Amino acid sequence: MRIVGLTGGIASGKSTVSNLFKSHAIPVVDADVVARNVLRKGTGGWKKVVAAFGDEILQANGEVDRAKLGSIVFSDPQKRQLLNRLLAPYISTGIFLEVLKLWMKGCKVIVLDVPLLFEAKMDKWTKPIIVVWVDHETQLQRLTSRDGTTEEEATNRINAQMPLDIKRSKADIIIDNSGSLDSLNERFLDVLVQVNKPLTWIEFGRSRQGAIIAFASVFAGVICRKIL
Ligand SMILES: CC(C)(COP(=O)(O)OP(=O)(O)OC[C@H]1O[C@@H](n2cnc3c(N)ncnc32)[C@H](O)[C@@H]1O)[C@@H](O)C(=O)NCCC(=O)NCCS
Ligand SMILES: Nc1ncnc2c1ncn2[C@@H]1O[C@H](COP(=O)(O)OP(=O)(O)OP(=O)(O)O)[C@@H](O)[C@H]1O
Repeated sequence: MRIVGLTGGIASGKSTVSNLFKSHAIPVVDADVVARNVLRKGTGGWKKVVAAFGDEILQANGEVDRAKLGSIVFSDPQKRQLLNRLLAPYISTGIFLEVLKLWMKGCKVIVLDVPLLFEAKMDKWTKPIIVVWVDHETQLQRLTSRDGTTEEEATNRINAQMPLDIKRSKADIIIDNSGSLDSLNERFLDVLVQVNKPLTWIEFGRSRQGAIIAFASVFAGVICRKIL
């Protein structure tokens, strides 16, 4: 199985690229969705976070007020690190289970869309690593217009992540998304060719089909030794 890492900065266009992969029948595990699920009311992650941050981060229905928690953690690095530490084990388990489901389905190529791929050191599990890059001005403008936030809030969020230029230097494949959606679509088609290259032997060995063949070979070997 080939596990492609997809990362970038906030609002650099990861979800837009993820949607392109999905539209070409490549399954995507979205870490933001996993992170949302592990913070649902009553889950282990929710209990830990409420114990650490108090009832004041809750809405009347008991769900976490994400905007409120966001405004706390994106303006205070220590509180953000605390939140990351509390949720990291739940998020990585959630991602692992999603990957396992796709492995059991026999998927050969999957994409992990993880905003904090490098920060959380999950890059060692993925190859190739795609970084969606944009210039700072475009990132700020897209973030403020998408989320309706002030420039200060948007800058806090951008600064909460590893600088995008450093992520870019760690990439196997760079998608520069500073231009139009048409140029993104065009660049994506090149990337799709690279992602869909035939699997290496190692990647094939990690796929469900590879595991079945390995198991069948060992089994046949044992039977042959018994017969001969
Ligand atoms: C603080 C929370 C409640 C704010 O929720 P909100 O709905 O406003 O934002 P959302 O979850 O949609 O995230 C939007 C983007 O913010 C960035 N982001 C989220 N969490 C973090 C973080 N801890 N550090 C840096 N950037 C982050 C990512 O680029 C993400 O794509 C939420 O982001 C959260 O629970 N974060 C901690 C979990 C986490 O690390 N998520 C990232 C998945 S790897
Ligand atoms: N090439 C483009 N031209 C114009 N707008 C774009 C382009 N690419 C993405 N956008 C817009 O920019 C915003 C951010 O894109 P997107 O949500 O895909 O980013 P993201 O990296 O997934 O963000 P997050 O880190 O918050 O999950 C969205 O409103 C999206 O529609």
